[in-house]
Amino acid sequence: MTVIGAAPLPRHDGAPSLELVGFSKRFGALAALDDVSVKVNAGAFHALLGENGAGKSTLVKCAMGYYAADEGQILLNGREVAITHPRQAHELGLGMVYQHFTLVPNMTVLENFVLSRDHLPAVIDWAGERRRLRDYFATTPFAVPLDTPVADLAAGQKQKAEILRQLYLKRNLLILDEPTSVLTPDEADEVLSTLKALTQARQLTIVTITHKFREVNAFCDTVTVLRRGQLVDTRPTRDLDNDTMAEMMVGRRENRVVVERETRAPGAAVLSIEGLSVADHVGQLAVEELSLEIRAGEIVGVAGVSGNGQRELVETLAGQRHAEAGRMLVHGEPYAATRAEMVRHKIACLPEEPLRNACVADMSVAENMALRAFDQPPASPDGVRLKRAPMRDTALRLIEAYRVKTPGPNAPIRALSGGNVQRAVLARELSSDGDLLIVANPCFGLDFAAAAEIRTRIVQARNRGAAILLVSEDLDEILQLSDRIVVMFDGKLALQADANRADVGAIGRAMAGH
Ligand SMILES: Nc1ncnc2c1ncn2[C@@H]1O[C@H](COP(=O)(O)OP(=O)(O)OP(=O)(O)O)[C@@H](O)[C@H]1O
Repeated sequence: MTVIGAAPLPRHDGAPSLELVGFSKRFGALAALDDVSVKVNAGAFHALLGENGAGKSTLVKCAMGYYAADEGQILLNGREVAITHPRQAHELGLGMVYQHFTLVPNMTVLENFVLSRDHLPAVIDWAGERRRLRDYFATTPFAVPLDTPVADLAAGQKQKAEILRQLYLKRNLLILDEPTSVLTPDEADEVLSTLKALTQARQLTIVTITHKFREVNAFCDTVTVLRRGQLVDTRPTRDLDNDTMAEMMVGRRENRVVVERETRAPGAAVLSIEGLSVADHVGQLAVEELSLEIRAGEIVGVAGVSGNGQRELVETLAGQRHAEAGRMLVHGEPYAATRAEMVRHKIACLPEEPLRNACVADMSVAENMALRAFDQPPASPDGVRLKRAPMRDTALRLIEAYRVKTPGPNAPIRALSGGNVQRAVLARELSSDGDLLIVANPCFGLDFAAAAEIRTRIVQARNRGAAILLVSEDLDEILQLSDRIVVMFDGKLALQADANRADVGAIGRAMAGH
């Protein structure tokens, strides 16, 4: 029997340098990486930028041993190392933090930390582990409650716990994949400034994948830009301004799409929500007696920190969850969010995490793009037989129009990068000329050019008279697009305002529950 009571706590050996030399990786015909070399200095806070599908995730997954590169050499502190499995990367001190949380929600922080070690003893001395972790947290820049189930932590605390776990596991080179996408700007700044201090103290080296220029300017000292699988350049941040970074990412093409909202009075109510109450996955009320009306030709933005009932609201409108009380009406008729009703009323929906909630991951891009209309012409002239050729033609048209980067219409949709899955689903949903559009975080994980494009399409849909419910954690997006703004806090509407007269301070306070 092994008891690890006396095991020493992890210790940091200082920030290493990392050099990736000549990395190439193909997926079938697609060169996801083509001879990419990047040098990350010891103690750097190094940003990796690029449009969706540029190869950022592929590069770091090769470095971490999740993917086998076709070619490429890794130097750690100037010495060549072999990393063919994540466990080898971990043993060398490399760790990864993702945009989506990886801690097990129904286990406590303590259980998550201890059980995530690569090597575990047969019997665990939990009391000793708790004591040592508590002492360890006394030395770390932030702490999280040890005995709380991760599911009960706020998003900012969860991300802190993810980072602390990496430090606890003795990782001294962290790769962050869009680490702040689920955090409020204040939470993001808190986490990033702490990490910055650790890099400056030479305890950590950080590579961060991000789409946020603000964070690059505030925290990163070096920037590497990838474009279509190739290295554009690595430069000090102080030598770059936003326009230069943008141009390095997308090349010299016109990339700013101007959003023009036509002045128009909203029409009749398309969606009416009356006294809606919805329970969450553990049966607690996540939406409480919520009433809201959305009229033709208006965008109603639902602002709020995630976890205040937005997800449950969207799931109910999309037919993925039942309401406990209240009712929904579309064009004045009771609406139960069945697929038939969605087709009849021309309702389009982009839920959160589209790969999970709006796609069949193993089906092809073309099949996924046809999911709404596979039993209607032209995909099925008689509603029974499926015709492949029209489905493929539609997919090719949408792939081109929405610039979805995919090896082809027949590739399984799960093989696409996150941003490209988002584009594929948006292409399907926005191309249907719907009367009602329900979108949740439509630009989550998209680069700025793609985000501008999608926002323009949402405004175009509004201009032609669609009613749009826009749920977003990005307050700038809400302010830019909405005609009316509501704030959701704790399942209720905490504030309703006309966008022209919106007081951003009041919105911020309502989001924080004040
Ligand atoms: N497992 C895979 N199988 C096939 N193609 C893949 C796979 N993983 C990535 N690709 C393709 O490789 C290219 C690069 O993808 P990658 O995920 O590295 O991009 P990214 O820069 O991280 O994009 P995003 O910002 O959207 O996350 C994309 O065109 C993607 O479709």
